[in-house]
Amino acid sequence: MMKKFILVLNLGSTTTKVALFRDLNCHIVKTYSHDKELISQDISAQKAARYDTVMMFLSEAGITPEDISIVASRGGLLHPVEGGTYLINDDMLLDLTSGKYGDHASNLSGILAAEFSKNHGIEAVITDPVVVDELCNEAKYTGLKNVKRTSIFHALNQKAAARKYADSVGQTYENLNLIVIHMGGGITVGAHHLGKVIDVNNGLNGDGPMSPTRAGSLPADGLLKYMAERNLSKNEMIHLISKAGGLLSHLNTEDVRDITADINNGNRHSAEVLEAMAFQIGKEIGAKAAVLRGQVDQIIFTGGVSYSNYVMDLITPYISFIAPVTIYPGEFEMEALAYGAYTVSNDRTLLKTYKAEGSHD
Ligand SMILES: Nc1ncnc2c1ncn2[C@@H]1O[C@H](COP(=O)(O)OP(=O)(O)O)[C@@H](O)[C@H]1O
Ligand SMILES: CCCC(=O)OP(=O)(O)O
Repeated sequence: MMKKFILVLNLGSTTTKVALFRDLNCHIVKTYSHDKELISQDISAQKAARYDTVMMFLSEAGITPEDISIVASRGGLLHPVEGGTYLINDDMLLDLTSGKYGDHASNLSGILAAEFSKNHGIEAVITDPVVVDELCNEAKYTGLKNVKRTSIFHALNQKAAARKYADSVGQTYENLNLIVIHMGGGITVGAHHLGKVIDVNNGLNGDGPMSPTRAGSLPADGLLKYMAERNLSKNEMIHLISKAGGLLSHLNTEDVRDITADINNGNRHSAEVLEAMAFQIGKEIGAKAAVLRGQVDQIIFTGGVSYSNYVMDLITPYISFIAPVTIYPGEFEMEALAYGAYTVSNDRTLLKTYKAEGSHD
């Protein structure tokens, strides 16, 4: 039994989730939802406010850094890696901070963990970052020779939800074909074939359904015209697609709870936008069923938006013919992160080392 706590940091695009675990038992967990002024800024501009949130959590819990043995953090945009638990080292911190592979709140998770680690001399790790890549070869192709599809998705929670389902039916994850949909600030739909995510929409770069904050797939000509007419830079376009798109673009809020309240008050436009999002999610699930050649054991929904019966009722008619549906609202990321840190604390051989692209042993 570890005497000290595992501090778990999980920064999503709209929330900061912080927890303290003793071994695998959750002692306390809190979710802080941030306002849209904060979350629409670049991650470097969010760093101080989100670090203060973590320190406030610890102070309210009556915990000092001396009570913590390891920091377990959600991993961010790095080069593609296999699943597992990685030490946050200088190579990783540099790639997260430079934004070389993109800018997302999960980068800030690792950056804050590294900051805490440096300030207090405590080891920090990440588990199953958003860049876990198990795509089959065909899924990497686009119709332009030098443009490749990449795997950026809610790897941690999709796999945790898939394993939870497998356990619940007395099966192993590696024996099942599943479609897992994480509906958070971003929405990703993964085709899990015998324990590997062989196809998934990239949750950040304009691929798949629109989501609370993402534009999703866009017609290339419309996109280029929009950019040219407004004289927008590449970075402004990336911001629009990955942080200010989807529900936020249409309805000026990313909060599905507020949107459904508006709908209940008779707002037809809000209803139409949610109906369109559900249509796109259904279509993406159909595409993943084709990737799995129709052999789908279960469709599993997870993430914050799957708390919404309103949204689930809109999606279900598009997909119920494919396979039975299980809904695990919210996420299991905190448990999965604590598990990763706990495992490497007890068996150092399982701790993986991240190396920057082009670096050698
Ligand atoms: N109880 C709820 N009912 C409906 N929507 C919810 C609920 N809780 C969270 N959401 C929505 O889920 C989204 C955030 O999902 P979450 O998985 O918590 O976020 P993140 O991607 O930041 O980790 C937001 O659009 C939020 O409005
Ligand atoms: C970058 C893929 C994961 C993702 O979209 O996370 P959020 O839903 O937290 O933004």
